[in-house]
Amino acid sequence: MFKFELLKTSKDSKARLGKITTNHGEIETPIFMPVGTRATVKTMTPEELKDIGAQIILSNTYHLFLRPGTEIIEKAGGLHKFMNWDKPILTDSGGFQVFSLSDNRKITEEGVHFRSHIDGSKMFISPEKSIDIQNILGSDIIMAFDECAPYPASHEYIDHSMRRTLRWAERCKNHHKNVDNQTLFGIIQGGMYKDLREISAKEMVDMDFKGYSIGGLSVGEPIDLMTEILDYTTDFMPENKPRYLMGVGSPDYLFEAVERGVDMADCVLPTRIARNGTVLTHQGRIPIKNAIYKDDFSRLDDECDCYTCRNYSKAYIRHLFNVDEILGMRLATIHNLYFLIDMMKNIRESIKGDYFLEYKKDFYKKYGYK
Ligand SMILES: CNc1nc2cc3c(cc2[nH]1)N=C(N)NC3
Ligand SMILES: [Zn+2]
Repeated sequence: MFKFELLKTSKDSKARLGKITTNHGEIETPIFMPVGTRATVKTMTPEELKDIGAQIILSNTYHLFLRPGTEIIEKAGGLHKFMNWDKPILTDSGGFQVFSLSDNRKITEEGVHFRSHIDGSKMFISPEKSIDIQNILGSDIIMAFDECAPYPASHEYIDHSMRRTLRWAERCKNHHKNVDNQTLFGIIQGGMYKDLREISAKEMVDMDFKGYSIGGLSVGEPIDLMTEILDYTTDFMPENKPRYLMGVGSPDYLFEAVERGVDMADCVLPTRIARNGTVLTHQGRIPIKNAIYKDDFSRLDDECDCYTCRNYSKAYIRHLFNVDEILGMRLATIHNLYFLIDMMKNIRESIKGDYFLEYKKDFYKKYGYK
């Protein structure tokens, strides 16, 4: 089953409160979704994810298709059982990964021929194949197979690519049979061109998907351009369906996205930078490996109540990174994910209490954003 309830829209912005109901549980929106590309949110156990408040996680069709392969996951009884996660899962369709990970790929109307980035073997994914793989994975929300055009790209290239993605979306919708247990989202493309974003959004909305994502933003463009295109695009998206901005992740991008009516976002940022020793705090990012922390016995962030901050000091975590101990990456990951998940909880409360823009202003000031 799948239901989206729009609970409240702010008076002074497009920020809104919602609730998604799936077979594996409810999701309060706006929500940040941790990324678990290869059936694991790196370094975290499912129990630890629940402990920090994760309501839904992502996984990826392209990666799981390559390793361990759909046969193994099918034998396991699906991805939830395989990874021991009983809450909602959203799987990306492989579109982005094929274009960002594999080389000498060939895009045809039928689908994409590419070489595995693991062993170079010849592979092929079509819209139908992507739906079939996601069906075997058994995720609650599945994504249409799309082309992720490069940035920057000409209006002509984006126009051609966006229209093929529309034809692929139609094929995904026609091929998707497991509608009671899996919900298919369309992906709005169009690059940085408002006219193409409008065409993509209107055509996608006509296909009547249960939810829509916006792809192809936060790809290196200036934040002002991202927010301009996003603001323009969300106006063409139905109010009664979830809006998912793909690949967005830093605190400011999340605030800007919520302000423009986005309900869901995902990004590898918090987990990736954690493994590299960059920690998110209310005073901005800190490089915990830096020697200045070697005898600093305070917690990572005075305002954070996560497991890491309740039990360990900056000095200890810096030591762990300094001697390459795996626990360092784990503790930093727990903290960074908790930081963003807790920030989204505070954002939801601020929308409920009609002070979202004030909360954003206070957060930006402390964090050091302009
Ligand atoms: C900037 N990061 C990012 N942008 C994305 C854009 C897309 C995506 C995943 C992303 N991750 N998955 C798709 N299937 N299409 C669009
Ligand atoms: Zn913390």
